[in-house]
Amino acid sequence: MITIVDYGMGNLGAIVNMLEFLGYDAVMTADPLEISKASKLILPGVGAFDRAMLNLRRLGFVEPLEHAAFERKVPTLGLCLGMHLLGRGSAEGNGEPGLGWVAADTLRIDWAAEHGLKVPHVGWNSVSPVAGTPLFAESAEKPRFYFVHSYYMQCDDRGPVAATCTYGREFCCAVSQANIHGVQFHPEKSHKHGLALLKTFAEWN
Ligand SMILES: NC(=O)CC[C@H](N)C(=O)O
Repeated sequence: MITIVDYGMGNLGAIVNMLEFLGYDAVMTADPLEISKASKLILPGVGAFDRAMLNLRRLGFVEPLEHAAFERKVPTLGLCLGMHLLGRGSAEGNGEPGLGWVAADTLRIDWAAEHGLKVPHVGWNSVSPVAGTPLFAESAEKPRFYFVHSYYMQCDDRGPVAATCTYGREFCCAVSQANIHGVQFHPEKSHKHGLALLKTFAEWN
């Protein structure tokens, strides 16, 4: 069973539909006990960083998430804003701390204009997985995913970086750190490559 954390922000229905299309059981929950007992967790996210973190804290989800992720070492996948929440904090917010699980800060895309590009980065783009990262199934072609974001996760070092994307310049678009993973793009909007990534995650033991 894959447990999708419902803190009021994210494409939860689309994620459940995609997982069920793949033949996996998925449940949305706003129950802290269900979160702490989960066997796999997805932290979705659409919207603003501070609101998301304030919701997680107000709902009492932080401790159950940490119990599942660090005591029970449950495979955990943050999606877009959900990945940002894994870091220390975000320039998008007013200083609300993130979960602090990954040594990274979320910064605004500030280089687009010099490349004649707009922010947010919206649309399909190819992704370059780091060799050996478990998130992406081996594939001859570069996987392509759908992005909608104005901020990106800047890791302190390349250790957690699991994939990069180029939008005027290269940026981190996925992180992997033990059982903790995050992707900047939206698998639930990314058709066959999104299906492949969620299948890889769902198959993890
Ligand atoms: N799709 C989103 O919610 C984007 C996450 C974050 N607000 C960003 O702009 O990067």
